[in-house]
Amino acid sequence: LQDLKGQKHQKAPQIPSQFSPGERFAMKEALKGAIQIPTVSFSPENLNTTALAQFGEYLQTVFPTIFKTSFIQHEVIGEYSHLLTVRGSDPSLQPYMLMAHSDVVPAPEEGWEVPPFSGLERDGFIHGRGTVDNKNSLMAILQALELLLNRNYIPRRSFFIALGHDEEVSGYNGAQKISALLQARGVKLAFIVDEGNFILDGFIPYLKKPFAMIGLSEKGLINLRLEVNMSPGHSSAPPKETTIGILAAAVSRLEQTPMPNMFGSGPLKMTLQQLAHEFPFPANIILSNLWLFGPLVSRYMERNYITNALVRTTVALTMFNAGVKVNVLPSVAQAVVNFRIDSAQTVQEVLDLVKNIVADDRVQFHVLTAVDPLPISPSDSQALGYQLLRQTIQSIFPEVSTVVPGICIGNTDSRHYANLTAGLYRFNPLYMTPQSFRSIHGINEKISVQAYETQVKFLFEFIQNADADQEPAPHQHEL
Ligand SMILES: CC/C=C\C/C=C\C/C=C\C/C=C\C/C=C\C/C=C\CCC(=O)O
Ligand SMILES: N[C@@H](Cc1ccccc1)C(=O)O
Ligand SMILES: [Zn+2]
Ligand SMILES: [Zn+2]
Repeated sequence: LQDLKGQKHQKAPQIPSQFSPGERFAMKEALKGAIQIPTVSFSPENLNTTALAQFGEYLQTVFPTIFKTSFIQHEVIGEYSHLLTVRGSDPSLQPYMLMAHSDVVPAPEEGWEVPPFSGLERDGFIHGRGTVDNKNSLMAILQALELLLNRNYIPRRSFFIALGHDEEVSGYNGAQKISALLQARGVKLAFIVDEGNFILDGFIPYLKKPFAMIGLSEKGLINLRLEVNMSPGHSSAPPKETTIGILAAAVSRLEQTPMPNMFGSGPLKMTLQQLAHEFPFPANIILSNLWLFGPLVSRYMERNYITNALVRTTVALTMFNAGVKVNVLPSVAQAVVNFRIDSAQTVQEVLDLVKNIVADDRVQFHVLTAVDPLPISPSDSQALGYQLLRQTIQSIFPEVSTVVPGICIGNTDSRHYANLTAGLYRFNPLYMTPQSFRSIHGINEKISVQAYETQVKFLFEFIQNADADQEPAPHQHEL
């Protein structure tokens, strides 16, 4: 607390987030270069390690100031992940962490307007895998810091930058190792900001204005392998049912039987209540009185596949394998089902439901991955991370009328850091439309040059806001 006494500190960013034409050119070129390195994660065992190594080198060439600044420590963790420790001038302030990941999902060229690893600029957009998930964040964090350092900015509050390299396939070698290292060092964080939610535009028909949604939690996850075994044999005299038929029927039952609608619990209620006043009559009244209209709203949300994902555990059949030859009865059929668990359920509850739906002893289950839903981070007036995000959103995106808490339907590396802080926030300062949403892990992923510059601006201000005196004063913590 002492640091706040007798000293005059800034309340708002001191260095304006304005960049010269040369800086703006360099920042977009740096992003293009990052996209051109195909840092693809195929599976936990199969990453493009050559590209990941090259990516590490690349960062040091495009952000030279960061890597030669005396108060910034750089460590490589798990061979390809990076941890930067930026030592602030005021050790009494609890540090925070900014996160992003360098790996991307595969991108076969079919369907792309522009080759996915070209990083080409067309019509004001930079195209390619990773432009939204998540090299934009990674590059923007470092770019903002580089620009601040070039203006001789010295942070007051220490912070970490954690850049994972295997987020798309678990984060066990990147984020989890960084987390363990920081825990061993006794680090506790005020909050973390990672990828996840966005400024949402056009997702809700009645809402004309975009709103920012900060993810306070994320859904849980199960990757479940289903397997059926039988003796192989000649296809000319088949039994009544084969491994393929039994398994296909089982996964079809899973697909056809929705998990229970859990509307009414968790952050979704907060989202709707805080968004209610943005809606025209009568939706505003309906959303302000969920005690009465909850069932109506919950049924409405089921109708669209994105809002459906906010009200229940989802079931996605993602892999199916069987058969070796046209005339051989397959002895093994395997499928993988990917569940994203609603905040109000647990792994065990979902597995019990699954067994009841499949209801066939010939189907064996093998849990490949299981993660319970994450706790809900605070969003009250004392929640430093949430308030800093809100403040910076309002400054950089004045046209965004509302900032609301919400849930992240995907999983992020931030889940590995729950041991270091209760404040995990998932937010990308970027506009997202239903169409651009489909480009994530899909085709034609792209970011406008202007949106990327804005993301750099956002981080440039955010880092300074984290150093400003807070109003109202947040809780002070022991380091
Ligand atoms: C009324 C309810 C409020 C809003 C409804 C509209 C849509 C909001 C829901 C989801 C869209 C936003 C987030 C994108 C989801 C997934 C990406 C998250 C993590 C990515 C992790 C990764 O793959 O690397
Ligand atoms: N982030 C990716 C990959 C992932 C899945 C599950 C756990 C961790 C990471 C997703 O949500 O699809
Ligand atoms: Zn992803
Ligand atoms: Zn991601």
